Amino acid sequence: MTNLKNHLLGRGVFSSSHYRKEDFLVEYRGDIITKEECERRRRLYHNALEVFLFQLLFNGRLLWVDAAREDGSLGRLINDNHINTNSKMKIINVDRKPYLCLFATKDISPGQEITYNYDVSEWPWRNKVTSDTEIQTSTSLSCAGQKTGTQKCCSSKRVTSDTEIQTSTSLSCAGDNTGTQKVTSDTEIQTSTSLSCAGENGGTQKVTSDTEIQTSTSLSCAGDNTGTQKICKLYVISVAVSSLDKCASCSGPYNAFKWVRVKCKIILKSSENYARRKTKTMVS
Ligand SMILES: C[S@@+](CC[C@H](N)C(=O)[O-])C[C@H]1O[C@@H](n2cnc3c(N)ncnc32)[C@H](O)[C@@H]1O
Repeated sequence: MTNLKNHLLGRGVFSSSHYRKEDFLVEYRGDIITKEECERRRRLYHNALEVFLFQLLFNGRLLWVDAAREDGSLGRLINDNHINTNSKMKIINVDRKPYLCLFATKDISPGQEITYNYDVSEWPWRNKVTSDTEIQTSTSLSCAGQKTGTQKCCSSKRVTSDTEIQTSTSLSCAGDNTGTQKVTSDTEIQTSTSLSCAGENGGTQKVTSDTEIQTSTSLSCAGDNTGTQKICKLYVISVAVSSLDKCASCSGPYNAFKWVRVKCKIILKSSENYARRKTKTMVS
């Protein structure tokens, strides 16, 4: 097993089993928010969190999936690769609600890092020289970065088209599990989805809002706190041990965001500041 240690990449998600091309890998899970709410959060967020605001066009409407919260899900930890990627994000329509799901674009072997193209071409790290990249080998299947010791991701999908899954969909994913979720929005989206998830079980989650998005989610998760260790299909390699909240010069809410051994100043100046206002855009 290879543990890629890169001072700039931070954590990354790796496969621990075989995936075939077009297999469902993981959901990019977060709050579905409107433009107004997105702007509000941008003002509140530390710059380093803005990269988690994933923009998508769904039924002619601009929405964002905000995965800034450290919720134990894996989708939010998948790194960008615009040259040689092995997966692709798609918008899956379940009961008129968008889900960002990652599918393999080629066969993936155990130990390979899962990456996809963030799409916007100007991400700062794409111009960076990788001289400080460090490669280490490791034999452990580390699930670091997860709140729970248990992690299980089963892969199954029923896709009727590239961007659509009709009702009665079973998505196996890594992510948290929220019950009722409130977001700022002027529409109501209802979902009845069966998600098999790895990660924490969030119960009810509320965000400042004037409308409600209801998610009736059937949970089949291994994200408990039993400490039971299971082999993960996807797992996280974490080289990020320092946290921004340890940096005296940082301010703002950052959700115990973990970073590599990169000083946040470097991140802010050379990377995240540059990435500000840049969001990944998906069109359904
Ligand atoms: C959605 S997060 C991915 C998970 C992140 N590596 C972590 O540890 O939390 C995106 C952040 O990861 C880093 N990142 C993602 N892809 C990268 C790449 N190809 N090169 C360098 N950094 C990358 C950037 O700092 C970016 O802001």
